[in-house]
Amino acid sequence: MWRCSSFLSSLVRPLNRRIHPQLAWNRFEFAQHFVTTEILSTANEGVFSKRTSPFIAFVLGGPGSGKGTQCMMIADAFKFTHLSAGDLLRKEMVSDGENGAMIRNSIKEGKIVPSEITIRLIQKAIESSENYKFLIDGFPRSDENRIAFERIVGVEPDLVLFFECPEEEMIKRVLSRNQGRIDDNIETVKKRLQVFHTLNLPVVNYYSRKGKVHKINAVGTLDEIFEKVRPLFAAFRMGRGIDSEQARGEFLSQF
Ligand SMILES: Nc1ncnc2c1ncn2[C@@H]1O[C@H](COP(=O)(O)OP(=O)(O)OP(=O)(O)O)[C@@H](O)[C@H]1O
Ligand SMILES: O=c1ccn([C@@H]2O[C@H](COP(=O)(O)O)[C@@H](O)[C@H]2O)c(=O)[nH]1
Ligand SMILES: [Mg+2]
Repeated sequence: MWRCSSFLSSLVRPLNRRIHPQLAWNRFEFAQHFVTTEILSTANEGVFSKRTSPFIAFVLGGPGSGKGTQCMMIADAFKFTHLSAGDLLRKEMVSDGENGAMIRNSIKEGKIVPSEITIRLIQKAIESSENYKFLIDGFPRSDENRIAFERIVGVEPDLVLFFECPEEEMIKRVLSRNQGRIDDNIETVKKRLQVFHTLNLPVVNYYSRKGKVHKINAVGTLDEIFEKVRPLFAAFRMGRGIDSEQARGEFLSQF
């Protein structure tokens, strides 16, 4: 399991990964970079201040664009651990913790929960996982979220998926989701769409400039969309043994 000595108190420099000068996405040398991530100084130790770091894909898109649905399919096909920031917050909301009421109110209003709360939940989930490949669904929601994640956790995503979907389609899907979510109503959806445009999209633009974003047209059947997603992950798998016992063993042996 992953261990973290002092989480919020430790300010961590982003890991200085050796990134091949090709397009970040087409890094078939993923596994190599995966095992050559440099060690941070002990003084800056944080959860990922290990000799290696996990493979992280951020999965972004507007409300109802299909992030969660596709993440489940990717996780199943490629053995990723799916961490939905929204699901983690909803669990925390009903857990009787001190932030429950605030989280409920933020979700109801379509507002973004303070970064340190969401990051703590994501980090805890990563730490308690034996896996080393994570889909982080619905996070970061703002540049502030992104910067806090990079500072606290100390890693950047290896890849960012962005599900692009017309607004009318997103609204239709959310309103027919029928899972009892307190934000699946037209008032909240309108607010969430506003937040999506003003705060979420700048994150996508930031990672686009870094060549990490893979935009997927999210209109179509689940299988049609998954067929557009599949090659991205298959490429990593075909690379230098992302899924080999050796790569996994080398990774886990660091802990
Ligand atoms: N390609 C699709 N076509 C039609 N319906 C879809 C498609 N993908 C997902 N859905 C449905 O749309 C609804 C929203 O999907 P999902 O929960 O995956 O979206 P999301 O991006 O995770 O949304 P949120 O940000 O609100 O959590 C669900 O009821 C899901 O079954
Ligand atoms: O990083 C995050 C993720 C989510 N939220 C809040 O939760 C709701 C629902 O999120 P979904 O990803 O759509 O399940 C979102 O509108 C925010 O209020 C957050 O604050 N930070
Ligand atoms: Mg979702």
